Amino acid sequence: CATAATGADVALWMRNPVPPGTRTLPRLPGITLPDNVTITGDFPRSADVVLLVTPVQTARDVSTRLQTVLDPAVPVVTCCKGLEQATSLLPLDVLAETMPGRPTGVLSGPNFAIEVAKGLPAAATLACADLALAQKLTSLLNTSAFRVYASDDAAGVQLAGAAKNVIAIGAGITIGAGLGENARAALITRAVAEISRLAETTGGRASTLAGLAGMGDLILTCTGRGSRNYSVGLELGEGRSLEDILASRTTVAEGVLTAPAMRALARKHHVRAPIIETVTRILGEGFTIEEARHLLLDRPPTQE
Ligand SMILES: NC(=O)C1=CN([C@@H]2O[C@H](COP(=O)(O)OP(=O)(O)OC[C@H]3O[C@@H](n4cnc5c(N)ncnc54)[C@H](O)[C@@H]3O)[C@@H](O)[C@H]2O)C=CC1
Ligand SMILES: O=C(CO)COP(=O)(O)O
Repeated sequence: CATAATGADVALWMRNPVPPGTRTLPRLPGITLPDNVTITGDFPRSADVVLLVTPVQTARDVSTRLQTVLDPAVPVVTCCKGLEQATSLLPLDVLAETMPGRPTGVLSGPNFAIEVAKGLPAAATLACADLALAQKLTSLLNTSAFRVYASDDAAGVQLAGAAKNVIAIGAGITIGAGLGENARAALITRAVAEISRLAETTGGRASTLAGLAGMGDLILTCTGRGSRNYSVGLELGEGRSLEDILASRTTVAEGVLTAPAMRALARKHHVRAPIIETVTRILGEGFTIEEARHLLLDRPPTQE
């Protein structure tokens, strides 16, 4: 909807067929698609830009199939916020394998889809390794309701977008378990330090964590009840099992599969990542909240 607000014709590819004349989508209640949006089951052959908005674990499959039909000069911008589970790769590193040589970028920021679709004010960062390309794509997507900033730190923006989902689960656990808002604020702030270390070690910049894709999205996702990752954490903190929580949902909470992939990335680069480590253990290794509390708080004091 934000792209349609630029006035451009938008083809919305969907993998499942919808009845002819469909103008609403279950995931965007109350929104009627603008007239310049066409729903299609066919991948585009050409476009000014293609936005890839699927769960990150499907990015390899979808981009591989898209590559076979899409003009090689068309830029592809990923909106995925996560790491590929099997490889710990960032989305653009997946695309480098599936769409070699193609211009690519990432769009990320504090953007609940429903608010963007309503035309409420929002901002995001569009990053490409090539700043000139980021600036060109920014001008294609910018509107008076959706302000897009250009960046050349594609690695930092992707890492921030992926990590905030893991941290949001931790923030939800903190509140769900009754550990308090001081604890959540401390967790978010120390997460910035943790993600900054990881960004610097993996080709990004720590300063990106102060921006929309970093602090901006952490604030939204770690406090907004509209976040799927935060709400998974809330329910975990309240004592529900992960299996039960996921069984009752149809939407993706990227942090669940990204947490172990991000821990693997941190370990590979010898980066201290106690919060990501703790969330991963709670999600997949039967770690209790009490054990998590000790792991995080009983470490020797360090310098900020
Ligand atoms: N919803 C939001 O507010 C925002 C989501 N994102 C990111 O965008 C990505 C997609 O998220 P959502 O659209 O919210 O997720 P979603 O849970 O609403 O589902 C995304 C869509 O992908 C489709 N899908 C699932 N498996 C697929 C496959 N194998 N092949 C093709 N399509 C498949 C689903 O049918 C669904 O239509 C995630 O990485 C998310 O973190 C980023 C910003 C905001
Ligand atoms: O990325 C988002 C907001 O910027 C959406 O967050 P959730 O995936 O946790 O709902």
